[in-house]
Amino acid sequence: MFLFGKTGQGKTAGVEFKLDDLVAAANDAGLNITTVQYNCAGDSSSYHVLINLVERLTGDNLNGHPISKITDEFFDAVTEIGGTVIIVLDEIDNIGTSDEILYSIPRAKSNGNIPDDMHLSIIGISNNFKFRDNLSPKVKDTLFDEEIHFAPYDANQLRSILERRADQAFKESVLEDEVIPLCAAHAAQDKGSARQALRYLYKAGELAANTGSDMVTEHHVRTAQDRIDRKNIEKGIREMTVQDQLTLTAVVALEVEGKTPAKTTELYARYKDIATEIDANIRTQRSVRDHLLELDLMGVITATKKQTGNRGGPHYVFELASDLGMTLDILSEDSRIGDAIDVVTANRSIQEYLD
Ligand SMILES: Nc1ncnc2c1ncn2[C@@H]1O[C@H](COP(=O)(O)OP(=O)(O)OP(=O)(O)O)[C@@H](O)[C@H]1O
Repeated sequence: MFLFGKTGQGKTAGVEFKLDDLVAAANDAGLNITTVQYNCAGDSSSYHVLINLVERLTGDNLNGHPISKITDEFFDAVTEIGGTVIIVLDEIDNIGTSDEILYSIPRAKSNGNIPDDMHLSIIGISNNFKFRDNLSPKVKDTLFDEEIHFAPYDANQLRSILERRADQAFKESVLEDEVIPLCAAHAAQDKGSARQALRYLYKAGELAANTGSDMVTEHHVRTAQDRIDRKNIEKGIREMTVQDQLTLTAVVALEVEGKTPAKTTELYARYKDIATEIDANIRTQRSVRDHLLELDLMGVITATKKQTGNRGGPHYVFELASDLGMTLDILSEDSRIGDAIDVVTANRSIQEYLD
């Protein structure tokens, strides 16, 4: 099974919750079931994942051995456990195109690597949609029996998540009535991420505590949101390639002029103007479209799929997801992009957009 969805949408939490249920039901039914949850964040290939899984299961570190030996050891360890074994590989996209593990595990029984009377299955979790597209055809064939997409949480769902968490985290009656709805609404408008909503609430509580306030107020939430949003955008933009930044600048330009949501062709035209203006390399429209989809994944812009009439099939329209003033301000910190921003804003002060 494969779970896809943007960050903070409960993929990991959902799998843990459902596996606990499954294990309890299996125990009631007298079935032997074992789950192994592993996060691939630090692994860049199937090889590394397998080494770490073997170490987790047997205590032996086989680093340096050939992959065939490590794979054998892995299947031996799984066979030792017996029954039904479910391996959860979180953030599996880190292995990139080194995806053999996603083929060898589901095929273990038909390839005779594990006994017939046991079951071995895999749950992959990823927030990178491109990863799926780039998997080798034999992996796609083997793995995608079941694919679940996690949609962003809406404000009501986030509110309910926050209320349950706040009951545990805060003393009674220290939250003003508006605090949770505000955190939920703001996170829903942005990425629909539970992690983000929880961060707002946590930060608001921290600000209240640090300033000696008895209550967490709307003001604390707004300050928390501003600080967290700014930090997120700053981090995102700093980590972007110049081409990503230029693509974002094109979105910002059309946003300033009130011309968003905009199609790829419209954004590409503007991108070319901006790249020419600051003497940067000009990429193809297809590459810019990839950058746009990447920016959507980062949550800085929003891509919406539209169905067009008889010609051309579906296409995307894009608009800025992050705060316009804040984005302009941060983009301007880079001197080269800053020059482009001056053109975009026709040299008007960014302060105007910040208000
Ligand atoms: N339905 C929910 N109820 C309670 N808490 C939730 C729920 N969904 C998510 N959370 C909380 O939100 C945070 C993020 O959730 P989780 O790690 O499961 O997201 P994810 O989709 O796996 O994200 P990522 O792709 O970034 O790993 C966690 O603290 C989790 O406990």
